[in-house]
Amino acid sequence: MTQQRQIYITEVALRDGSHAIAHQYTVDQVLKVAKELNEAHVPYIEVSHGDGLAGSSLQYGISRTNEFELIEAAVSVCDESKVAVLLLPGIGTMKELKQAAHLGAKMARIATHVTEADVSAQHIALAKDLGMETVGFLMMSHMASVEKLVEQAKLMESYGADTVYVVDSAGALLPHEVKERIRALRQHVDINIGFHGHNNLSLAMANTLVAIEEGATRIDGSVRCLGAGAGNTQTEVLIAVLDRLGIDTGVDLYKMMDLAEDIVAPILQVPQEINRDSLVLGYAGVYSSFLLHAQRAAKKFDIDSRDILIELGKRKVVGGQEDMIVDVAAEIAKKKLEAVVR
Ligand SMILES: CC[C@H](O)CC(=O)C(=O)O
Ligand SMILES: [Mn+2]
Repeated sequence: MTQQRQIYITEVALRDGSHAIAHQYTVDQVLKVAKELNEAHVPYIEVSHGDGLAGSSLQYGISRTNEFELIEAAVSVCDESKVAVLLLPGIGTMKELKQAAHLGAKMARIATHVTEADVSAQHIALAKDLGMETVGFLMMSHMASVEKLVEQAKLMESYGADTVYVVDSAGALLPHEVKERIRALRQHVDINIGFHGHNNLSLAMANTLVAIEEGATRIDGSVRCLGAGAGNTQTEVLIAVLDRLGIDTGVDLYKMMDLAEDIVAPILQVPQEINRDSLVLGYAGVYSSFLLHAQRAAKKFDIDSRDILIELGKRKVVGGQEDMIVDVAAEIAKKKLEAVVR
């Protein structure tokens, strides 16, 4: 049984981190990481394609390993931690959610764009029917007003979600914006509130602490920052900081440090850091999962990836519109060529 804690951490490296490694997780890597997370008493471990169940596709990136094998592997080494899955309605379907539950996933996180909570009703209801703990995950939360966010969170609550998350997908939110969002949710919904940050502006930790101060009790982190863009709030650092603040997460700090250094660091081809591209994600308010797609397109068209990201931000392109990345790159390359010919 999971012990009572003040803050419940969901470790997302095995899902959000999938973006950073182009969805190349192996069963062996997942077994090793999940086993250590379980031994460190992390309450929830999310495992899926980066774009959620059934994300493996040309549009989002083909997984090296079938995600159900990865989920099964994680479940097989967890006698304490619960395995969570992410599902974006329209990418994942009822069928995949049932299969994940059948394999032992105990939490379903149903993710929608921040203004589209209404598409989550059926999936939240199914997850509840399957006996799963259910989270409504409002992505790109910086793109909606506080009032809109509250309205959408209330919808998820009405569908039966146990928790609703403010998701800073672009790592674009500033601390005062996190504060007003979490505060408003606390005033208007009666379910748990969570926060999922990205570190593109180096604010993931500050934003997470503000969220906790305002009453969020469900927090996401990625060990060694293994998440999309510059990664998420770094789990092992968060555990240490919360411990210093006297806030109980129930997670073993030394085990998390060892996992980060001995097992997760070698998975990374390059260390996770804030570089010019991830910085632009936060600056321009672009989906962190667009990073590798934009870098590939920049290479293909021989242009600056920052120009692509800035343009995507201006156009307010959101998840599911990954094909726009190549369109935008082609347009920029065409303009560049025209300028040379003129
Ligand atoms: C594409 C799904 C996305 O990676 C979910 C998430 O973690 C986020 O929006 O930050
Ligand atoms: Mn994320």
